[in-house]
Amino acid sequence: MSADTPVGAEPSEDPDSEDPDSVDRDAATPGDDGAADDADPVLSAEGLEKHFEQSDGFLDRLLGTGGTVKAVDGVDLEVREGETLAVVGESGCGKSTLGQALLNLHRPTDGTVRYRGEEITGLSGSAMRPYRRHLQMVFQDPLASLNPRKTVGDIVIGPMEVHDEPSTDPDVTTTAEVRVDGAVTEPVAVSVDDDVDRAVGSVEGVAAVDVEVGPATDGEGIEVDLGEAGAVLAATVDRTADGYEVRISVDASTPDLRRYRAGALLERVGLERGHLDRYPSQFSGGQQQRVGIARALAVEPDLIVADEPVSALDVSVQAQILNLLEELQTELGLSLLFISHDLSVVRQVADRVAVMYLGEIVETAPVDELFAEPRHPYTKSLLSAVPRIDPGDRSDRTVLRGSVPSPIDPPAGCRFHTRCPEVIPGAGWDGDQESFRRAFSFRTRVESGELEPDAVRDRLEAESDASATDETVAARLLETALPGAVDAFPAGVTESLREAGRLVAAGEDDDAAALLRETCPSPCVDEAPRTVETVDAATVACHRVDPDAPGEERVGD
Ligand SMILES: Nc1ncnc2c1ncn2[C@@H]1O[C@H](COP(=O)(O)OP(=O)(O)OP(=O)(O)O)[C@@H](O)[C@H]1O
Repeated sequence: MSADTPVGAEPSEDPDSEDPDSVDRDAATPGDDGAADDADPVLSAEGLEKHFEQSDGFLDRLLGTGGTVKAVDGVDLEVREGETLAVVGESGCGKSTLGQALLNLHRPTDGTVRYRGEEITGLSGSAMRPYRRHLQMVFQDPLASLNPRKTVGDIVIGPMEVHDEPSTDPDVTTTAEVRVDGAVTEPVAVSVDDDVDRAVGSVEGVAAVDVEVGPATDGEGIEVDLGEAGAVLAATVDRTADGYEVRISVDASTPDLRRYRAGALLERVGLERGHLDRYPSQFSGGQQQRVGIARALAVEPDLIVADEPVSALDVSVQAQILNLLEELQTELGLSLLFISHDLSVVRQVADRVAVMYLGEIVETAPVDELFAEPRHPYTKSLLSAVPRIDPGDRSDRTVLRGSVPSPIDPPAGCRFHTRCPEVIPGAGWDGDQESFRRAFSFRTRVESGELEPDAVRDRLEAESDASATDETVAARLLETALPGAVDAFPAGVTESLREAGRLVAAGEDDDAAALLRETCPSPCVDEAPRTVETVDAATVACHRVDPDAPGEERVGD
């Protein structure tokens, strides 16, 4: 995490704190061991898990709040060079936890995370520091993520101090565009004075490489105008046999150099140098988010995890921030992991999309592919809820029933089976898919214990002023909890559904659930789907897409 620890939006664990469980490898420069490879993704995860242990005291047991929250549960993912990978899913499905576990802001419970091929899983403060400068985060709530007691200048300079930016590697050289009498020369080599241990790599960001060289005056060399950067930098230019050599040195203290650079960053994100001395509360939401972005950029990262960066902003401001992120990405070659629940935004910014449900990735695909042909039923449901230009165009809208189940006790098999419109009928079902889905939906309601026979009984008795029998309670339960008419099923199924209703009315929920499991079995409950590759290196975890999965029906059947 950057030096300017976000207030309010910070993760619940401090990864920089001493922790006996964390891996405290020697601090190293990324790539030092030669393990990194250009072909490696910038960031990747394999089998990544982040589980939170909830307290299991008396009160938790009473309230049913104890247990292990499987927020991220076996995620494989890679973010490639220069791409925007969006992670989408409903609230609570684990997107933020995934983003933070990838950056070791939450220490993963299991699995591996790699930065350019080098394993960084669970690295603690000092060992993580060389990597953290490459991996930055922009948070959802800009104000909460900025320390209200610090000026914007301090907020942006903080990460530079922690990571000793600008770099002090004296060997770095670069080129600058030099103008002589208004004419641009070939790019010339730029180096630093031997006695100044500031690298020009840093100067590149500061001096904006627009080094203006005035005309040569006899015996006095060439003058260099560094523009505003002249306050902290000095330059000399020598003619050499090959052209010019520009030497830039820092003639002010490092804090000034950092302050100059922070000002340049503010300008880059659309603010003003003069804003350096203001406090976060003096900015609008969009401006605060620009500060958050400048802070992330301060250490020249390779990858930024942007966690819902525009969802707290007005719609008109959202587009400006999205455009800024896009520009910066192109200009700086950044990779972005963009977390969002908003598919309209995702469509605008993403190259690829990973769809997350209850701690797992259920589908990944290039953005156009995903929108044109979603394969996972969950993705289809999410997409069908995206607002259309033509409000009448609602023919394929799928409304998902219920909310995301608890990550403490996720459903067995495919986690989406309790809400899936395409849940697969097990062997022996002789109705059609739609009737199976209706019966299965009744099964999941009974299994979850959400039916309330006592409340139904009370209501019936209040309505008729007479005592209700199990039979009438069962009939009302079926009427309200089973979509469609109970007698529209094959005869045997109708009888089982009625019997299950009677059992629930009599308080025998377990027997009812067992009967329904027998009546409407599904491979989606029995087995977790494999993740299979489809076209265009897309992946889907759904029995319907897996040619080797059990069950009766497949996509395309
Ligand atoms: N520190 C924590 N301790 C316990 N449970 C947590 C903690 N952080 C997150 N969770 C739980 O983990 C699950 C995933 O949460 P997370 O915030 O990652 O989801 P999300 O998809 O980002 O949701 P949202 O879009 O609402 O932020 C949720 O059930 C959440 O309550």
